[in-house]
Amino acid sequence: MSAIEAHFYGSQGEFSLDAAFSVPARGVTALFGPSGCGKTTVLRCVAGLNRRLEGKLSVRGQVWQDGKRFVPTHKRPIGYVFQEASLFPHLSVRENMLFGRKRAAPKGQTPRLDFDEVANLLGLTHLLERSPVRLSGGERQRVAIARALLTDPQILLMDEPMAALDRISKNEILPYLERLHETLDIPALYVSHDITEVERLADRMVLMKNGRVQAAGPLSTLLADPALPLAAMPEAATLLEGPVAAFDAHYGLAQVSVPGGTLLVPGDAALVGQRKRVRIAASDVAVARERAPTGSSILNALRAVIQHVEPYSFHQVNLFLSLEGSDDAEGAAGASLLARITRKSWDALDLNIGEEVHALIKAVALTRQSEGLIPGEEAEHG
Ligand SMILES: Nc1ncnc2c1ncn2[C@@H]1O[C@H](COP(=O)(O)OP(=O)(O)OP(=O)(O)O)[C@@H](O)[C@H]1O
Repeated sequence: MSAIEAHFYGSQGEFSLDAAFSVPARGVTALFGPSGCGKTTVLRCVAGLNRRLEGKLSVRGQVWQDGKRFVPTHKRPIGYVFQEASLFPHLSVRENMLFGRKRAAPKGQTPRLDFDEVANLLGLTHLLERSPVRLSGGERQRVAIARALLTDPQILLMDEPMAALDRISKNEILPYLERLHETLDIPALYVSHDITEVERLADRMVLMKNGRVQAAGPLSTLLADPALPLAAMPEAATLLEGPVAAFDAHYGLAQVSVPGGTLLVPGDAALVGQRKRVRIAASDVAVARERAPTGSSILNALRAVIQHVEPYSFHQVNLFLSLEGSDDAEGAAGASLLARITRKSWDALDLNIGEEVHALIKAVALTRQSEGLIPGEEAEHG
């Protein structure tokens, strides 16, 4: 079975862990939750780095740990990326990357990933002969990721790989991580406590609290679940996905078919025919009884039904909306959208649960996803 099935339990000092989850062995699964909830502990257990905790772990049907068996870390086909890259200062970038290669495919077998392809994917081609001492924090972390990938892992384990980076370096590295996700077929477990990072990168989430798993499943479902704390975060957002039907070159806007209608999203011609995921912050969504009023600058209006309303603060409420059917069956199932509006507007609109509304979204609010152009590639996308 192509899944990662895990259950770890036991105590370390004051902390007690009892975390079980099963997620498909593909795409990016975020381990998310507040500081100290046990995310790193779970990741270390998956890597076989914590023998004090008991448990069971199987990856794609292979047992790595159970009551009888414990595959040691060096025999687990994993790539581990830590918060801070530990590169060998006396070796060049190329030699650091090749260091990981030694653990790759047995002699005679071709490793799945090609050195040049990995260097190119992570934008390292021009840095290969440089000493890691002369790299920026973001570049060092890209080398660490490349080194982990070149071990040909069955699973990539990333423990807040951007935690030590400032906001600018984070924005620089995110597009590379997005590109890895799009290009490579290696499942990743990604520890983070930054929800915006998770919203950009992850497909699924394992949400943790006090050493337990509070919920696990598709990210878009968890983000819009009123029973979970995610919608109550200041940066709350939901995700919509659908095929790009057309591109308006004059205005640089891609037309994405999503449940409830069409979104115009800043993009490029190369997106046509591909699926695009759009992150929509709750605070960028307004609701109206009628479609976008004439004389308004709003480009995007999706048909929606109010499912639930929840106070967010004294001044604001969160509306949980379900989006009406779309032709795109895959994206249609249970698509939800979160809108954050003032309590004053909610009262003035006099809306009820079950009523139809139009969710209005400014197209410029949707730029963040496509801001991530990899440096030097602007011209190709132009
Ligand atoms: N070696 C250890 N011995 C005893 N307790 C530990 C040890 N390592 C971690 N802990 C405790 O286990 C708990 C979970 O730690 P963990 O690092 O897994 O949390 P986390 O969710 O990754 O947090 P953060 O986001 O802050 O990194 C914490 O209460 C921590 O203090």
